[in-house]
Amino acid sequence: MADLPGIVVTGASGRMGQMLARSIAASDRARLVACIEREGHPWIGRDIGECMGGAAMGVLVTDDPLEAFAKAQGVVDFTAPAATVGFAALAAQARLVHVIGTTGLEPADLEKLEAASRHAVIVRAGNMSLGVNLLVRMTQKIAAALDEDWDVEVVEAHHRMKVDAPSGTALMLGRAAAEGRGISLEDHMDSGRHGITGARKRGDIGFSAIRGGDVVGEHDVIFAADGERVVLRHLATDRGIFARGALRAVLWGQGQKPGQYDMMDVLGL
Ligand SMILES: NC(=O)c1ccc[n+]([C@@H]2O[C@H](COP(=O)([O-])OP(=O)(O)OC[C@H]3O[C@@H](n4cnc5c(N)ncnc54)[C@H](O)[C@@H]3O)[C@@H](O)[C@H]2O)c1
Ligand SMILES: O=C(O)C1=N[C@H](C(=O)O)CCC1
Repeated sequence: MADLPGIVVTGASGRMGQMLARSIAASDRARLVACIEREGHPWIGRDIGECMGGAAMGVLVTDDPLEAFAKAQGVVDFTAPAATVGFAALAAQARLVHVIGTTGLEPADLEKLEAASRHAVIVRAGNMSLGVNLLVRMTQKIAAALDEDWDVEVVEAHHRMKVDAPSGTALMLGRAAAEGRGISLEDHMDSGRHGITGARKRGDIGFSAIRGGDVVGEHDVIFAADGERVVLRHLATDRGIFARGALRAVLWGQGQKPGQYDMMDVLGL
């Protein structure tokens, strides 16, 4: 048991944090060694299992990443951009594998992750599920086969508490379509239409976001031409799919060379 990689979960009280803590504690391939929450959080100092309303797991929630990282080989981080950038610097110092599920990262955040990845392994993906990563590959292939007579639209739906848009997954899918077409997403992205927008610009990749209720995550990639449409769809109904991918990623990262990786690397897609 002590030989299994020790894993820290950040943002442990969150929707994903709780799912991750349960999944890692139940795994026979990893050990849950610490849980982190932000300073002042009511769960600090308490057992994570009891905080989640179950039996004690013998793992305390702390607000001290240095103390937590000292006993670990990996950290799984689904929090918020500012928190993730801070954890990346500390994980790199401790040479931990840092699996990042956090979305909404800005270019300045990505530069800091790049710096951290010179010293340690980072695996980052806007969606860690097998199904979405397959959809990314399919989107890339279909976009490569179709010309600009086919308009590409990415439509996503998430729960009412989601703070970023377009979703990390939608951006992965849009980027895959752009790569398939050999264009840059940044130059062809059309997001958040409103008012007199004018006709759709040929070659643009459109994004629409729905927010409501408890939707775990739904994504459509629509290829629309005159007289026909191809629609690729992924429906997430259980956050366990993201936790499974994250656990696979943190195990895969053990022993890899420092650098930035994604779920395509982990899944071999
Ligand atoms: N990549 C994927 O597969 C995937 C899947 C689901 C969610 N996500 C992303 O994961 C992130 C979290 O999603 P969620 O629904 O769990 O959100 P959430 O708001 O339920 O949880 C986030 C948690 O992070 C904690 N946190 C924030 N700052 C912190 C800090 N400085 N130190 C410690 N903890 C801190 C918060 O207190 C909260 O408990 C979002 O960016 C979301 O888009 C990614
Ligand atoms: O619940 C969320 O937030 C999700 N975020 C990821 C995204 O932004 O795509 C993955 C799906 C769930």
